[in-house]
Amino acid sequence: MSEIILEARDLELRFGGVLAANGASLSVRANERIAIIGPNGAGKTTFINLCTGYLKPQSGRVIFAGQDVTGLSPRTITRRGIGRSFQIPQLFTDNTVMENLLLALSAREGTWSPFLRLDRHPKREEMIALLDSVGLRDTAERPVRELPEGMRKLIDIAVALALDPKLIFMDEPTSGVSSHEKFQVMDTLTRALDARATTAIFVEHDMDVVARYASRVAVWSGGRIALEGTPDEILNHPEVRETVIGVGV
Ligand SMILES: Nc1ncnc2c1ncn2[C@@H]1O[C@H](COP(=O)(O)OP(=O)(O)OP(=O)(O)O)[C@@H](O)[C@H]1O
Repeated sequence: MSEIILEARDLELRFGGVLAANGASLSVRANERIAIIGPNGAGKTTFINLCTGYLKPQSGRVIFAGQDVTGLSPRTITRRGIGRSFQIPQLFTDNTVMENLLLALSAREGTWSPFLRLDRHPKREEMIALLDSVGLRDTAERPVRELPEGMRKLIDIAVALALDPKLIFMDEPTSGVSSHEKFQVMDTLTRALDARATTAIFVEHDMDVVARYASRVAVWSGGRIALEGTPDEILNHPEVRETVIGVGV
């Protein structure tokens, strides 16, 4: 069995009267594909924010690759090897796709300056190959604002992959992707993750996507995992079918 790459232990975070993380714990092995599912407000995004440094837990620990990364800044955590994409893509919409990738790289490497010549950046070819691997080669020179929502989500993921993470959190990678394109997008994405041996944890509301692409499913409820298991076990669980998927038993 592969080693544990991420361990979240008993994370707690309260917003006023709301316990958005209420003893949230999860162990992740290298190369797993974990889907996080659960109703709105269950604390799925909060969990991602706690593991990636966007929020600091009031108690609990996050251990990544054997090191305690609890409460470190998002930038430091990114450098340690945890990437993320967002529910709403965080891109510079007036810049081209290539510029977004190169700006992210330069920021990570600490090489950004107002005089940076993105058109002569030494990593352009590498970024073209990355875009190719997620099926977006043709978008390289297009401004992000011209692209549809589904494509922006993929670009946001490509930006995270450009920083070469060992593990990536993806918040709803297929929302905004049309239903007839979602499998194609996920196939491409999975191939890119496999090729880089990137472990992935993704929040997903589409159960067809969960069934097809997750190796394990964690059901979130009230700020913690209520249930976990294989897609088959979870998607056929009577309580999950009723409360999360919304189909009676
Ligand atoms: N910055 C914040 N300030 C106050 N309350 C917050 C904040 N962020 C989240 N919450 C609350 O914490 C709880 C968990 O929110 P979170 O966004 O993590 O849920 P979620 O499972 O990701 O929901 P969704 O599926 O709708 O994205 C909710 O009750 C939410 O209103």
